[in-house]
Amino acid sequence: MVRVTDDRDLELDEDADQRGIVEERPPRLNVLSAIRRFAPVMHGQWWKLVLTVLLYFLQVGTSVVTVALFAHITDTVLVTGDLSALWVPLGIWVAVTLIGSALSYTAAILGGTVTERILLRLRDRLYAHTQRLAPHTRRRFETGDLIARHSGDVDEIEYLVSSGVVQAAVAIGSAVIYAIAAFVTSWQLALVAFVLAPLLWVVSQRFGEVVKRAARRERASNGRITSRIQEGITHAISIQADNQADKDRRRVLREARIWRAARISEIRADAAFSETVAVVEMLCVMAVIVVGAWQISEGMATIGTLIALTGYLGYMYPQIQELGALAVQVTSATASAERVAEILDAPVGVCDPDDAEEAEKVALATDYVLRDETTPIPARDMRPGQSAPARVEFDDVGFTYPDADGRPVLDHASVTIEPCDFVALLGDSGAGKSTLMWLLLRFYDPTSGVIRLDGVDTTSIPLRDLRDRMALLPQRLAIFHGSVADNIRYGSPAASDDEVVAAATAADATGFIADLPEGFDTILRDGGANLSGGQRQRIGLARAYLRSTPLLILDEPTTGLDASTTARVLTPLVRLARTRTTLLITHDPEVAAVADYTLTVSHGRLVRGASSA
Ligand SMILES: Nc1ncnc2c1ncn2[C@@H]1O[C@H](COP(=O)(O)OP(=O)(O)OP(=O)(O)O)[C@@H](O)[C@H]1O
Repeated sequence: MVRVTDDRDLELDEDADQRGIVEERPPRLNVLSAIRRFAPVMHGQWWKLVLTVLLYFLQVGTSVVTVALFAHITDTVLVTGDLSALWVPLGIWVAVTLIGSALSYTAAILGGTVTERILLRLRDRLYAHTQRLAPHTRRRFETGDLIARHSGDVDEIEYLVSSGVVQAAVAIGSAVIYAIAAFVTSWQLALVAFVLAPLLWVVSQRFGEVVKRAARRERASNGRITSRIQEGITHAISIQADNQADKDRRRVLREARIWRAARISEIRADAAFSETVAVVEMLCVMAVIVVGAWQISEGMATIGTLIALTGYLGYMYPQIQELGALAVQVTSATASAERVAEILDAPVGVCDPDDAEEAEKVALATDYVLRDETTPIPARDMRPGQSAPARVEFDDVGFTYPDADGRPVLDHASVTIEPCDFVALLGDSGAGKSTLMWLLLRFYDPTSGVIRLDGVDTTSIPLRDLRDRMALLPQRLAIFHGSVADNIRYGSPAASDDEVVAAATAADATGFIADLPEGFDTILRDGGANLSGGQRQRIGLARAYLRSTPLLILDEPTTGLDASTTARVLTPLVRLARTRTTLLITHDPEVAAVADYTLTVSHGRLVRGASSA
């Protein structure tokens, strides 16, 4: 029997993935440059972080007092047996402990709130930036990997920009305070304790590098696992139909193994680090006890002094240990920072001019078009408040994709589409039809020439205004989690229920909506998986009808539909096209026949065809 799953394919995939790993080179950052890189999201929060650190310092001060009180009680009460000397220091002890708890509680709340605020900002900025990435830049990242960067990696950055900074400052400050207290108590014993302390720092540096390398591998692998799973879940049916379930599973498993290996390196480094620290710490305490015992026997120190000193060391070592662990954690968080920074550094697509005044001027300049009185549409066909159909001009337009090899997709393309024209856009596969659509929607600007909407260069129209005047019905309509009504009013959130029903009627969608369990209130889940292609497109038409934009762009709206479903989509579509300028991308001559005339994209030019009868 021939085995269908073939390992050669898997090897090819592995090669491709290995290439992916090599290509995936986020900017390398060290801890300081990573903190600097993310400093803008901490704007206005620094003073709160400083206040948090100060509150923790005060709390450390209270524990110094409690240790000193215990030493005092040891020498004045425990050694002498004089109970009367106990009550005053005991009372102070209780009060100081309560103050310390209150300080620590306030610092934790303040620090936590600041951290969450910073993370919220970072999430928001990252998402906004991701959504604005230029389409070709966006394709550099796999969807699952992007999701992983938005979730796990952002969480990790918390260590860098907030909690890590606070904890490090607190650990350093506390260690210094306890060290001073130890020196004041007995400088000779303190010196003994500190001889070995620098070792801790060296150890943490050494392990930090190991952990950072493992964390980089772990984060990248986590992104790839998410991508593989997302791909697998999305295409589960094809995978099973093509008998590729084993291969698919192994692809995920292979990534999971890489992830596991990276995690085990991290766990090993972590465990080795804390054990090494524990040993160094114990050596320090032993040295203090030996020298302290000798000093007591020589009458050079009291038992209280030794107790106070071990108390301070008992507080100080965990701080140094914390500092080391934090160095490791923060170092590993920089691996996440690198991945998030890679997105933030990626160029966004077309943006509005920063100059608000300029935008205002442009907005005013384009205003007149909306009141164009030359509209050829009978008033009865217009929806109340509907804008006049648009005039679209391509004037000697040339365009080359930024990541292409210099070959232009459009070259000296010129055409004028008059208001209310219904145009079918034809052309071979790869001719540039979708590119034309991206240019109109300004996901890119032309490399040369001008595109005008109602006589105004689209590059000078604020993006929001421009896209407000166009509706796009893509090949596969984006259905969002929500009711049918919510989905119809997606582009026009203020539309009333009556308007939604009217739009559905115009799109010939009321029939199947009435058959849904809760009609317009039926919740569409999972991208509307339970809708047929035709139903989905009619929801799209209803959405477009409601938006009443001067320009309607339809990207192969009947792809994959049978003849009768195509007819059910085309009828409302033609009705919709009567009231606005419409550009219909299609490969199907029968669909193209419903348009007024055709435009063919050929060798970068636009060639106008004959009008339909
Ligand atoms: N982001 C991109 N970077 C580089 N080249 C691209 C990019 N997107 C599209 N292209 C290329 O531009 C050309 C035009 O693509 P476009 O998608 O506009 O064609 P199309 O006419 O819509 O094709 P189809 O009918 O198959 O959808 C093709 O050669 C395509 O490979």
